[in-house]
Amino acid sequence: MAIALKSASFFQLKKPEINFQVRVPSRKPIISVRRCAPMAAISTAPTVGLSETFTRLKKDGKVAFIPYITAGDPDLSTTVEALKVLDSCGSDIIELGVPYSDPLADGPVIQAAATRSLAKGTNFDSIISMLKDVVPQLSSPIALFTYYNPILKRGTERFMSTVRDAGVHGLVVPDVPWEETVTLRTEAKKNGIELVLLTTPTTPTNRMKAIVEASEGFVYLVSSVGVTGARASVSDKVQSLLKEIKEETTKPIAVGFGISKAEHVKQLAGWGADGVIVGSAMVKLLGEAKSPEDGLKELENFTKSLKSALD
Ligand SMILES: O=P(O)(O)OC[C@@H](O)[C@@H](O)c1c[nH]c2ccccc12
Repeated sequence: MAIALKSASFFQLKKPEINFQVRVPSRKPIISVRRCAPMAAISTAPTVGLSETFTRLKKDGKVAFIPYITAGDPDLSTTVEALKVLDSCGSDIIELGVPYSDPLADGPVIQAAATRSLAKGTNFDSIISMLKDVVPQLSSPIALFTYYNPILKRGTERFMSTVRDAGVHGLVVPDVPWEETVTLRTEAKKNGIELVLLTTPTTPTNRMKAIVEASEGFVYLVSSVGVTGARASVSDKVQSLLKEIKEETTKPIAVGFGISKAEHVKQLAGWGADGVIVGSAMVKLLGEAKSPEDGLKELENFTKSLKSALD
């Protein structure tokens, strides 16, 4: 069975590994790239959270565009610029991944991104300090994406208060065992963090109902079996899964895994998805470009093309 499905049905955890170096990555100045829209000065209106974002979009009959990138790939100063590009090019929520040494649910693209980022010395503390700088300049809320071990390593309470203080609104933890989501949810709620839970094509109906009931911000529907990675097409099964979940909840449902083309995005919007999540295709552009500037330019163009497919 695919890891992603195991993680969504909460497979056993490995022991936390101490694998973060302390080195602060060099902050090479990035030439600011031309962005989709003039960057507003530091936004005065407070950024709203995940569920409020979906409520606003729903009022306008819009579908949320949710990109994922790995923090620190190719380096943290490029991540700052990438967040600004994604934000100004119309992202509604941004998923930011904490690189981890054992990304069980990730395919080769995101695994390679995590390896590059960790090799550059990215760690949780440097990501948090980066977020404290950049979040006030963004209008889209950040959903931090992490495996469970970094949370265990820090202690749930300390982890949650740290991400709250960094201005993070949401949290996605794909491999948290179902039995431990209660503690995570309690601490998340205490800190005003929306804990997003995942359901998959093979999650048993009763478990899906419990996940949907407990998920905050939105429900993450994993579109297909297997690990993350761009696919040629989106499985038709997603249409019936969306229908089935919508019979259980009015919470927004965002679909991820494999989405990498404008037609995927259009198809999901047509099937009633409230949001689309695009990760590997974004990560590939950034991490495999000839230079950070080239990667940011490609990210901008790709984001604009997918976003326009939702308009
Ligand atoms: O990379 P894809 O196929 O576009 O899927 C989104 C995914 O990257 C992002 O949501 C994510 C990154 N790592 C994960 C691990 C499990 C579930 C989801 C994820």
